Amino acid sequence: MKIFEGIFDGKDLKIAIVISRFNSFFSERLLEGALDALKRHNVKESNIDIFKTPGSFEIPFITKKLINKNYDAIIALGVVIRGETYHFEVVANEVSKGIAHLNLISDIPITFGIITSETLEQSMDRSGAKAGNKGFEAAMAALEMANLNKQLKV
Ligand SMILES: Nc1c(NC[C@H](O)[C@H](O)[C@H](O)CO)[nH]c(=O)[nH]c1=O
Ligand SMILES: CC(=O)[C@@H](O)COP(=O)(O)O
Repeated sequence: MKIFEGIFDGKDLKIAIVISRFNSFFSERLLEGALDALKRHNVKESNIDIFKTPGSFEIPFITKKLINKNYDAIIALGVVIRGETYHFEVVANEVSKGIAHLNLISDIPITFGIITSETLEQSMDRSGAKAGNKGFEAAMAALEMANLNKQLKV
């Protein structure tokens, strides 16, 4: 029996982060979490590129442009918070669908660090206050998936 698993060493990895400025009070916390995870696992600062979009809706477009640019993984970060209208569903669903679709056609993994929350408090909790940091989690998943993906390439 052989088990394939990705390790969490980022020494030789090149990583792109695509992050939305909307709700930046929270999304910047996700970025801090992601950078913390990457740096703690030996990703060189010079091997991290950060791309900022206006909102989460625009994340798939920029991500699409990056999938053939020599990155080992892409991390998508954003914060969608329910307002008064159906807009929340549209933005949350489209960014999720967009990233899921790109994952299936891409040769590198794209991880999902998008908070989709009902309230400000839920976003606060998930960007480092109480219930972890989705940016940190998405960065850890990117390290694991990038290394697992490399095993499949040999
Ligand atoms: N309401 C949120 C948005 N809305 C903006 C859209 O993502 C988009 O930028 C706009 O419709 C222009 O195309 N974005 C978030 O990331 N989070 C939200 O809660
Ligand atoms: C998810 C969003 O776009 C949100 O800010 C929209 O708020 P609203 O539905 O009140 O326009």
